[in-house]
Amino acid sequence: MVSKDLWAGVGSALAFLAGLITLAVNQVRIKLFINKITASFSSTVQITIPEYTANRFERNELFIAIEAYISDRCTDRARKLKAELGSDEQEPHLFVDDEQEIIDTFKGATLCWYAYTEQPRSSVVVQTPGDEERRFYRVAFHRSFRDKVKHSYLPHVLEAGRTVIANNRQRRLFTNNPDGETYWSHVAFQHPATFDTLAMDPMEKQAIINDLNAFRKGKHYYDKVGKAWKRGYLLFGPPGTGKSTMIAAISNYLEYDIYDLELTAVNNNIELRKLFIETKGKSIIVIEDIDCSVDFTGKRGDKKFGGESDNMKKERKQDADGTKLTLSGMLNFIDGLWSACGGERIIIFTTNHKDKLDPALIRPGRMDKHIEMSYCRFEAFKVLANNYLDITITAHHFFELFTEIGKLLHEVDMSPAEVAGYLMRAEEEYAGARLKGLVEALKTRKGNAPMDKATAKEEIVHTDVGGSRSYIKADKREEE
Ligand SMILES: Nc1ncnc2c1ncn2[C@@H]1O[C@H](COP(=O)(O)OP(=O)(O)OP(=O)(O)O)[C@@H](O)[C@H]1O
Ligand SMILES: [Mg+2]
Repeated sequence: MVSKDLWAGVGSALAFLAGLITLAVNQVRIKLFINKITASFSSTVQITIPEYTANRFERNELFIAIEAYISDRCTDRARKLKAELGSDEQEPHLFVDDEQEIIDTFKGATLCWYAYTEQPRSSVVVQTPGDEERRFYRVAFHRSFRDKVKHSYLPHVLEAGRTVIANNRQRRLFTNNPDGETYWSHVAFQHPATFDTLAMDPMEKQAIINDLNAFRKGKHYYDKVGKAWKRGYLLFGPPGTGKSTMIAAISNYLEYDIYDLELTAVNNNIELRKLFIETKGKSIIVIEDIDCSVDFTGKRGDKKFGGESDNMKKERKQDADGTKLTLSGMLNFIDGLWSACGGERIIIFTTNHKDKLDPALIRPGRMDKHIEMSYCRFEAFKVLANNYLDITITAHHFFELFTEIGKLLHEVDMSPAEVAGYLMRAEEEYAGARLKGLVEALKTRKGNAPMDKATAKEEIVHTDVGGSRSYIKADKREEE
């Protein structure tokens, strides 16, 4: 009797347990069902952008661009901000802080952004990937904008963010380290030279600017013709004519970093290749005074006539050994397969003696444009006078001096650096005195020959501004 009651008790307990389990399962089902229903009725879509890519080693470029985009566009509207010293280390730079909601609008869509941080799961400091603090951006929007956000808004944020980064970026001047652990070290690049302050023939200058513009926008073109996106310039001319200044002006114009490659610190072709691989896109690789750096000047002999020269044989052996920096290693650097890595690069060689260089080094395709930086003529002088003395040719009281200088500069070779030296002479306080000092120096160089008045009366100085010729009568004021 007792055992019958016992069994009945166990039976009802089991039935009760089964009931509980069924209820729990049903509740989970109901919960899932409710979630499903809510999801299908919810009008909000969220996209989360983690700071690091899935492999946890690289920062997510989209995240970086969003950060720049939001701090550029939305900082004024945010109430929770954080500050850091900017790239110029002068001004504090403001960022939108975590958990601060930011509303953005785009073609009729309203988007709500916020950043948040996930703390590590364990409280112990661990270096294992995945267990450190993790940052995210999240954007929420109405589901009807799903396609617009994916196909237009996010690409727009990416592009705008990249532009902000490029504009805020402190450009850098890299130099290669002899036997250093790192290949390149860098400093902030802050050279004031621009195309406006560069003294040279205006037409030539405009041609260079046009060439740079075409290059910068040329990705599609380079892809289409199957060429690596790079361009080579050879700057040649006597000392002090502005070759290095031109490089600074190009860098400032394009906002590219500069890699100043010191070839004498490169031991062999392998090192050269490694240095090259370490450079980034949107940069200018410069080799100054290429004729002095390494012996690339020896003519290699013509393959067509008489086969390989001794030089070429020797070089081939050194190439095979990888023991030396050779011309062919250099050519490989400029237009070999490696040169295509990264893209958007300008390679600039400078030299005082173009004729001494091996033609192979500077043939079209390698050095696409040869730019001659020459002695200071009148056009260049006008830019220098404006730079250093703030005076233009329209300043009446300097008209005669300008005319005389224009005439002399046609006959005498003086580098812009030297002319600039006279225009900034500290011992002369006034612009007129400095200009007179320049006239004297030019006359001395001409051989102390005083200007023949009769010739001066007839002399006409030609200036070529933007293609329209203007003539200035040397003795205009005398005639009046
Ligand atoms: N064309 C120019 N326009 C403006 N300034 C110039 C120009 N050429 C020279 N200068 C002035 O002269 C200085 C020396 O010029 P720069 O170093 O550019 O000459 P360079 O051609 O590179 O000479 P080098 O062959 O000796 O390297 C510059 O700091 C600049 O102030
Ligand atoms: Mg120089």
